[in-house]
Amino acid sequence: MPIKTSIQGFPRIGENREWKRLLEFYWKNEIDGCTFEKEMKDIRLNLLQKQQNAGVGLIPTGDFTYYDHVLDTAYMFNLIPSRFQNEPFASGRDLYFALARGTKHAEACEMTKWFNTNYHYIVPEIEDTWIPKVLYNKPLADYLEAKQELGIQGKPVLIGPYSFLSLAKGYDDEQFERYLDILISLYAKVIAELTEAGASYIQIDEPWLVHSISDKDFQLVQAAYNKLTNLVPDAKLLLQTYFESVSHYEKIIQLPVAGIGLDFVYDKGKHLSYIEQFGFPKDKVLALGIIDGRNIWKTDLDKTWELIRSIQTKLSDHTIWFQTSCSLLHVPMSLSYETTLPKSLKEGLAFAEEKIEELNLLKDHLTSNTHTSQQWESHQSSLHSFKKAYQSTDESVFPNYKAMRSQSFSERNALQKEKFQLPLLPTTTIGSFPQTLDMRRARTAFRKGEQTQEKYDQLVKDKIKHWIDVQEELDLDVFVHGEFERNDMVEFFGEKLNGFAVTINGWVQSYGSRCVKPPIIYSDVAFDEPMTVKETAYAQSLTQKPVKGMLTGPVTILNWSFERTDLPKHVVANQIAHSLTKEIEELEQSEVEMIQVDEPALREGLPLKKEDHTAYLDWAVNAFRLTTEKVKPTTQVHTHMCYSEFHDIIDSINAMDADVISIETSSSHGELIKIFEKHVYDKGIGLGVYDIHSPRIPTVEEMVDIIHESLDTLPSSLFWVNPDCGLKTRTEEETVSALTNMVKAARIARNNLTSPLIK
Ligand SMILES: CN1c2c(nc(N)[nH]c2=O)NC[C@@H]1CNc1ccc(C(=O)N[C@@H](CCC(=O)N[C@@H](CCC(=O)N[C@@H](CCC(=O)O)C(=O)O)C(=O)O)C(=O)O)cc1
Ligand SMILES: N[C@@H](CCS)C(=O)O
Ligand SMILES: [Zn+2]
Repeated sequence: MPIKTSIQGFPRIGENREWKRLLEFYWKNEIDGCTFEKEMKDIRLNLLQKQQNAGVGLIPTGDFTYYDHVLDTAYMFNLIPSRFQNEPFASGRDLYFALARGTKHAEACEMTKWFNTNYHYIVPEIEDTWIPKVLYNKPLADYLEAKQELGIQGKPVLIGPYSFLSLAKGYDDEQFERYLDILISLYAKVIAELTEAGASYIQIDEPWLVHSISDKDFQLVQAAYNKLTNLVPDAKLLLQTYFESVSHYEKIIQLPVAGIGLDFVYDKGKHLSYIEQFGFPKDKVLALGIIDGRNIWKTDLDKTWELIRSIQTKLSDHTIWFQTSCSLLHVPMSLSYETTLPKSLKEGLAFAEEKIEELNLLKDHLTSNTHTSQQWESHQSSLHSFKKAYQSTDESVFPNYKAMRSQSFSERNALQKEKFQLPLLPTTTIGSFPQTLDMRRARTAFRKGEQTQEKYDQLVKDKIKHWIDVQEELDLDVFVHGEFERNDMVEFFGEKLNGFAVTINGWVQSYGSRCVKPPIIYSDVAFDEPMTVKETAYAQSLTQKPVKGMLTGPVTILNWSFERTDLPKHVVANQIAHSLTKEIEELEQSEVEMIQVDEPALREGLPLKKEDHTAYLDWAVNAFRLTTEKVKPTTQVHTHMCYSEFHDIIDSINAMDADVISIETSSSHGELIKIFEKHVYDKGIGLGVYDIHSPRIPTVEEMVDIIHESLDTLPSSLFWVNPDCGLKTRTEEETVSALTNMVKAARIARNNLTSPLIK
């Protein structure tokens, strides 16, 4: 059987983010549903055609979405929370978007991290009233479209039942088995229709299987797949895993499926040793994930070839395919736009299109079987010159030691109370204010040389001044400058620090229509010149209220960049930490007295296997502490986290030793509060009182309730009132209305606490 190449998914945002623009036009009612559908179809077909032209052997279909593939699956199975059911929607499409974005009356569904990536999925909600049915077989429609329009015999991609249910919420552990059983029947229907329509291999993503899974839980997986394959005996299911090695390898390979996809890039060498130990059944396809699907480095083909040979030695008669380690959703589309990167750096990179070429090179090499092609040689030689140019490090320059602030929290807290004289339940925001079109356009013009530095700086100053006035008007207690000078909270620092490169068009989807351009860490990171002082000091000069200096922390900068793989993560995190320490010194010298070091990606970086948690948390927390340890005791250190499950890391959050943390909770509030019933958190804390992702304006009453609920568990003397994340995606009108209500809610709660009647 000839070798096949495949990928698990392709970037969906289009070559120039046309997907994003189309979505946003539609949401603003600037185009109608018909135009939207037509143009989305063009984008979808164009993406498929690209893969076809690039020579992908087995092209994924159905990975394309209007928002998120997990939401697609929830919608397909009629998992529509009841709060949306009484609202009139003009179309199913509008209902679908309402689940993700909320409406005036219904809160959006929760959004959270997709495993350890910076992609966010919409959390499916299972309610007791759920009527299980297949509303619309989207994988079938996508499969048929690719076949009919482009003659592509696609590989339909579905998120698998076990992972889908594990990613959902709204049920107890005891109900898991019952819901899994229900889901299996629904999946069987979808798969049966696909098979009937001629689908051959069907990719069933089960990334949850790379977590640490108990024997008992694994039995549920076995039962589910036995049942599924009994219901659809003719379907050729490819069980696809990624991001780590699988748990229970020896049992997974016995599941009744036609093929299994394993990640050989992020498995720490485990899959090869499992193959050596347990072999692999001859009657199944083994899809080797050998090209890194989530980082942007060129593959060392010689090294990968060695791995392939080692596998082949063990599995000489098997059907083996070459794949990326995961969907290419996490990398930008094409290097061809990157005209400003130094050639020597570009030589070390591969984006989605270039990764497909690498798969082709490996396939051709296997077929030619002996000598390496000219293309192979030139690929390797450019990779080696890249490595020679950039990758050497003297680790002693970035010492790693256990960092500790010189005074305890209670000592610092007493000093800071005295100094800042804040009211009970102080109000603040998380950092960014609306990044409006004029600001973004001005930055783009400035970058292209069409706008002078002077004019650009003036616009930033005008924005800061305006929003300082707004904050005075709102009567917030602690201000921010608004982050107008930043394109993004990570890319901005990537532009300023040594060791980073930024791209022109290296966009990847973060959530919904929102994209980011992760900077590339290609060499040692070092401080160059002050990055945030000018804007922060200017903002502080305009007000008597404290203005928080705003930095992104070392772990988040690392996790949201394309990172070096030639060094351990903690070494790079420490390099960033040492650079930020210098920035903090500069801020303190400019009399900035509160400094927020955001770490929203700290939880996201938590390894997927439990056995690796402690080592990660140790270095991640320490990198934060290295950043902040030299801060004066009177300078208040804030941090902020969002989009994550926090219950398993609350002790580490405490160990970061920040004076105040703001933590996102608004979309799953009750769940977070429960954590504090069990764990002591004894420092300043603000639980986000409203969800900034939704255009919906929160009412005063609902925020008062959230504050009261929080104060049942957390001490009022340490409690802060804030939104759950930055406000850059909101309009000015939405921001002012929501914050007006938030300040009112804080006042009511404050009065309730201090009123002698209530006492
Ligand atoms: C807090 N979050 C972040 C994450 N990761 C990050 N790296 N950064 C984050 O802030 N992960 C978790 C969450 C995810 N949240 C968000 C929220 C918002 C965005 C977002 O708004 N992204 C923007 C792009 C931001 C940006 O880089 N803008 C640039 C370029 C502006 C631009 O597009 N210019 C146009 C011209 C103007 C126009 O017509 O709009 C052009 O060049 O063509 C800038 O401001 O300079 C987005 O648009 O998606 C992301 C993650
Ligand atoms: N300071 C950042 C944090 C986002 S997680 C902001 O406000 O956008
Ligand atoms: Zn945030």
